[in-house]
Amino acid sequence: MFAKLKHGLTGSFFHADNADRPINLEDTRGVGIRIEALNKYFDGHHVLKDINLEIKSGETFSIIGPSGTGKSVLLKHIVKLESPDSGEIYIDDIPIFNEARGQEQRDYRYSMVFQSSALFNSLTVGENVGLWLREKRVCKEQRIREIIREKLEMVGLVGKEQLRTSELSGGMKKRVAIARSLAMNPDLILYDEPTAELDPVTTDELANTILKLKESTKNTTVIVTHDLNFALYISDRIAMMHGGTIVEVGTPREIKKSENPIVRGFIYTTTKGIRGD
Ligand SMILES: Nc1ncnc2c1ncn2[C@@H]1O[C@H](COP(=O)(O)OP(=O)(O)OP(=O)(O)O)[C@@H](O)[C@H]1O
Repeated sequence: MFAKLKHGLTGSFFHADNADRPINLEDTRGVGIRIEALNKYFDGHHVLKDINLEIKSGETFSIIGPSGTGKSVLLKHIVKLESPDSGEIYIDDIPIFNEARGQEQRDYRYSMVFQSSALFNSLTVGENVGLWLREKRVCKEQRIREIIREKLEMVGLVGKEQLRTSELSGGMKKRVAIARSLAMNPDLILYDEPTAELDPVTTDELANTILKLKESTKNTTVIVTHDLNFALYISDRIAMMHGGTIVEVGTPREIKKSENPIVRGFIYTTTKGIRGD
C-alpha cells in the first residue's frame, strides 16, 4: 500500500508500508510520470478529458494554458490531492491510484509549492524551511540547521533565517516556499502558478533561481503556469492545455513554431506587444 504523510502544506512522502523507515536525504533522483486516459468530472462538468501525457525523469516540464482549463486539477492528481473518475497515473511505471498487489514499489519524495506560498506566519523563515525535517526527525538538529542554511543559500536568502514570514515581500515568500520544498531533497517538485502576484523583475529572478536549482538537483520539475514567457524560458518541454485537453506538447522552440491555432492564439494574446508597433 502507498501511504501518504503530509508535510505541513507543501510536501509529502510516499513509501511502501513502513512509516518509520529511515529517510535517506542523499538518494535524490528524478521520477518519470505517465498519465493515461485521465478523466475528471466536477458536478457533471468534464474538467479533464482523456489526458495522456508523459514527463521524463529529470525534466523541467511546464503545463500552460488559459485560466480554468484544468491545469491545477491535473497537477493535484499527480500528488493525489484529487483522484480521477477514470484513467491512471504511473510514477516510475507504478500506478498511484490502482495499486497492483504484490507489485514492487519504490519510495519517492515529492513536494509542491502552492500559489499562495502557504508559509506559517507564526514561524520564522528558518523554522518554515526546517519544518518537515524536524517533524520527521530525519537527522540531528545540527544537520537540520546546516540544511536550512544550504537551502536558503540556494534561493538567495542567506542570513534571512530569523525573519518572520510576515516581514517578507511576495517574491521572498515564494523563495522561502521553494527552500522549504527543497529541504527534503524531493525527487519530484511541483509548482502551481509560481509567478502569480510577482512583478516582472521578481519573476525573472525566480526563473533564474529555478534554472540554477536544476543544475544542482536531479529531480523532475512540473510547473503549472499561464505565464508563457516564463515557461518558454525555463522548460525542457511544454504541454498546452485548452478546455480540459492537451492540445500540443513540445520543446519551447516547437511550441513557438506550432501551427496549432489554439497555441498560436495563446501566444498572440500573451505577446501582443504595444499597440501601434
Ligand atoms: N474542487 C473543485 N470542485 C469543483 N470544481 C472545481 C474544483 N477544482 C477545480 N474546479 C473547476 O475545474 C475547472 C479547472 O480548474 P483549474 O483550477 O484546474 O484551472 P486552471 O487551468 O488551473 O486555471 P487557473 O489558473 O485559473 O486556476 C474550473 O472550472 C474550476 O472551477
